Amino acid sequence: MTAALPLAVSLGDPAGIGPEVTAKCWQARAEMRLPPFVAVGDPRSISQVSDVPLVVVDDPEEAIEKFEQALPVLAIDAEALPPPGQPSNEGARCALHALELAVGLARSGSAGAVVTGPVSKSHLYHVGFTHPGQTEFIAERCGVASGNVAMMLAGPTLRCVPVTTHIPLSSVPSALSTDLIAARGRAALRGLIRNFGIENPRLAVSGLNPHAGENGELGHEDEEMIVPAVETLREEGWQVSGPHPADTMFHDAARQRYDAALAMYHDQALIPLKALHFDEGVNITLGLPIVRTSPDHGTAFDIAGTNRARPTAMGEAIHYAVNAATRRRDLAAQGRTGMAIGR
Ligand SMILES: NC(=O)C1=CN([C@@H]2O[C@H](COP(=O)(O)OP(=O)(O)OC[C@H]3O[C@@H](n4cnc5c(N)ncnc54)[C@H](O)[C@@H]3O)[C@@H](O)[C@H]2O)C=CC1
Ligand SMILES: NCC(=O)COP(=O)(O)O
Repeated sequence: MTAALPLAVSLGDPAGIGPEVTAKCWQARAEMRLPPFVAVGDPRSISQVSDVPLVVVDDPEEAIEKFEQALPVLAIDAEALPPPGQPSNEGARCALHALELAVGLARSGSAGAVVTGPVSKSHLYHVGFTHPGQTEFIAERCGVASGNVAMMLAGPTLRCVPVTTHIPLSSVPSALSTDLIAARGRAALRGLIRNFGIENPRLAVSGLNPHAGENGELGHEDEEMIVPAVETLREEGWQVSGPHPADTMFHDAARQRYDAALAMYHDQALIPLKALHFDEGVNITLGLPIVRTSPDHGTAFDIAGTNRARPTAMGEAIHYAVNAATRRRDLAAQGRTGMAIGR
């Protein structure tokens, strides 16, 4: 990213809280120390929940000069704008168009990074979205196999990566494999170097079953799949521990022993993160050629339009995105990728 590039912030579902938290971030841009960004979505979805001044722009570059006066928007008009809190298929299509455009801007170098607002997965599925989530969609658009990216949820005292993401719990054991666990672990470790500047990252890997299988008495996946994945990563030279019983790896003292936790499924990773850091949690897609972040929360349809949405996680997502993009730019200027040789 060059310093002059704005970030692209897709508004997410127009009936959710994405428009409100984006507008609140713009309003608090000085105190939150936010860099220039351009909102991508239906400007009416902002106007129906906020009175911030808007300026429709045709190109992200215009956002830089106009950002101080008004919130710049690259406009995508929903066929029928849903009211706050009332999701619809039209709203989901608008969210998808905004996501597509924002990702395209980052891929083409017109935006420094993409920050995605929350979408409703079920509504996206209803309009033909075939990816489990935005993570896998963006990976595909960037030409990266979904197994080689990782969804990291990061807060001030915890970073977590689930190996499986948005699939039914009953499908988790069959979706896991030694190769997938090792691939996600690698993506997490590389991301810790590249995006966080941690030179020798430590990864703690969870078990799947209670007590990490209790020596095979409570399930076999821990010994048969997770232990070999940990060994593979260690043989590659990474600092990896586990499998750890998931219930004892997130308390204060345990969290001092690693830089990121690799969990086997969505809730195993996201429950501790959101319990500790709901208001500042950031979702980061590791392994992409572009920087993509998102607030950790969802569409919050229950409070949309009531002015109760807290913008802090969106603010953190914007901060994280600009910091990661700047770090990548600096590494590139030094002819480095941020990845250790051979890894
Ligand atoms: N990055 C994304 O696109 C994400 C999308 N989702 C989607 O969001 C939808 C709703 O998911 P839920 O599980 O209900 O989670 P949610 O995060 O939308 O809401 C959970 C609770 O937290 C509150 N909340 C969330 N964000 C808040 C904020 N910034 N300020 C104040 N209160 C806030 C809500 O009002 C609700 O009571 C689902 O359809 C899911 O697919 C969920 C997580 C991330
Ligand atoms: N629970 C996290 C989440 O839903 C974010 O998923 P994604 O849409 O960013 O892949």
